[in-house]
Amino acid sequence: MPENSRARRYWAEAVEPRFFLVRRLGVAGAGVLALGLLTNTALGVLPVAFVVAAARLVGHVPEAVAAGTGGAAWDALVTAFLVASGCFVAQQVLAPVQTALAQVVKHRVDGHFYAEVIAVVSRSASLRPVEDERSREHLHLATETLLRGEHTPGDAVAGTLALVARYVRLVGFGVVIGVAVSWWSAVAVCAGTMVFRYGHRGGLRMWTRLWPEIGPLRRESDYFRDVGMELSTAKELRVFGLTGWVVERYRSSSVAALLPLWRARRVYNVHRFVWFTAIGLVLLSATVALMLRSAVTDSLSLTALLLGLQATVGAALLGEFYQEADVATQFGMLAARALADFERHVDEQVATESPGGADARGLPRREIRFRDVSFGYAGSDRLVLDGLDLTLRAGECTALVGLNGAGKTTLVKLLGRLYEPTSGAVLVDGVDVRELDVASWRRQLAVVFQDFNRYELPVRDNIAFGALDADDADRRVVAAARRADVDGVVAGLPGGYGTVLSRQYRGGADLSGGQWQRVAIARALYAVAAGARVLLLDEPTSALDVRAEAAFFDEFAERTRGVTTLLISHRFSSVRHADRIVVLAGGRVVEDGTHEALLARGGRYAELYHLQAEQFAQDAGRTR
Ligand SMILES: Nc1ncnc2c1ncn2[C@@H]1O[C@H](COP(=O)(O)OP(=O)(O)OP(=O)(O)O)[C@@H](O)[C@H]1O
Repeated sequence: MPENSRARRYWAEAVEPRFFLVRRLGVAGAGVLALGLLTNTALGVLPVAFVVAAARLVGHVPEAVAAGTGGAAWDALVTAFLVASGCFVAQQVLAPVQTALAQVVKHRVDGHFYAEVIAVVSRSASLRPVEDERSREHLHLATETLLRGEHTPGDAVAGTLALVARYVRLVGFGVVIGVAVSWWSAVAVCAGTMVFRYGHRGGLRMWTRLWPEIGPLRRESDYFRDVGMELSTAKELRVFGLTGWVVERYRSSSVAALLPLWRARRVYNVHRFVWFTAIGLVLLSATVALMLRSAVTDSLSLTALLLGLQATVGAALLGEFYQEADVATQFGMLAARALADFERHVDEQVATESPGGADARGLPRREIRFRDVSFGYAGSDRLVLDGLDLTLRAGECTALVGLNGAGKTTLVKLLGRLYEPTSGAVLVDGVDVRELDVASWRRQLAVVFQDFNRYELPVRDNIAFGALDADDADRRVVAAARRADVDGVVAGLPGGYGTVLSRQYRGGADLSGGQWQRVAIARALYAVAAGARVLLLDEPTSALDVRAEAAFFDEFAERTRGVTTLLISHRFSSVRHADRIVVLAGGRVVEDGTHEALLARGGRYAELYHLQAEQFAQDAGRTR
């Protein structure tokens, strides 16, 4: 990388990302790439050959007319005509081939780029590297053209290929001028063209410097666009009458994002264009003037002058903006840089993650212990957990209660190694969880998150995702569905376990919130049946009706026998099924014991329990 800061910036903006695109050419496949290079080279050579043939055609006219048909001059005229026509027709034929190949390149490269992004997003064990604001910025920049489907990295790679046609043509015109007129003229014309080109292309590069700067505004406008269009938000927008407001917010945030671009366009495009065009024009005009003078002084033939002038015009036109390449390559480079920045940012943090490596199979045998664990989220000074000490005994069910925001879900995330404690440690049978192989440890976990995933896939997959590599999956899926009491629901679906859980697909079906929650429970129970030893349930029955919840907890002990279970719930009727209850407040355990012991103690648990019980009693009294 160059030392000088301007050069360094140019390198980072225009050279490095171009290498990135060139390296991705291989993704298109050797056959497509070879065909693309051939087509684009031909599309570069043909217009030059056409100019040469056309000039020869004109040059032969006086001689052929004088000699009449059948002579050598006439034959030369006919040959030149045929060559010119052939070049013209070949260009017409090859142009659609170029477009079709560009489409293939685009799809292959975009698919590859998506896979690269997903690979980087999933690279870190912890969520921290991918959820901070810088990551979100980079990720948005790397993927927004892909999501829009235009000027994508794939378009950029296809555009890079298309540049071959343009530059081969420029070199071709240069050679024609060099041979027909002089090599100095050739250099001057090519230089003039490149000055034009630098004026156009460089303006675009500078203009897109603003892109990262206006990133937050564009993210905001994208957000309002999605909120306005998504089915999942449609209900509330209608009921609360928010549609107009969302449209207005979309409009104002889009305009706010565009304003700096419009202003910059004047500076970068108009001013640069005027200056560089002026310089280019001076160079080209001087060269043309010299050609004309040579023709007048008889040192240049008519054919040579014609060739020189046509090639000069052809070259000058190559100083323009390339529709098929420039915008796409610019945005492709922007995406490439963003991906590289994102990758660097993630890797910096991955380097600080403990690599682990110990096999977690069969753990925990004794206990999971949170030893003096403190934790705060990035970007916040507040410690969510503050010196927490808690031991979950293996094979027991521990319930965790606490007010909203007490840190219960955070504790589950630390257990899953989705974050690492700021200080202290999570120990599994005395081994720091960071020393365990993360995949191996996660295979010991089965979880129902509060915001569990709803995969728009068949019921079977939605359940079997609990343990991807488990054998006898079909039988286990049915057994898990039965244990989660969702088998009846599945039986009523048009395609049974093969039904896609989304009405956006043919034959698909939507489930209610509670039915979905039972699918998520089935997924976790499937994982347990496949060997997971720790069951983490974060509000697993919040959407179930009273009867379904009661049924779930009636068999809870049987369902979780031998499994180390952590149950988070605000419902004390559920919590009392646990072997032990822990109350979390202020980032620590403030009470710990059985339901009866905690009630007898008369502390915070008892207070919350009685409050809820009173509420139920009052409600029951009112409805009696
Ligand atoms: N990804 C995150 N980034 C920053 N702060 C977060 C994040 N997730 C949670 N928090 C904050 O951490 C605190 C604890 O959140 P947590 O979800 O663990 O609470 P909880 O006890 O599970 O609450 P609830 O009972 O409402 O589910 C909250 O103040 C929340 O705003």
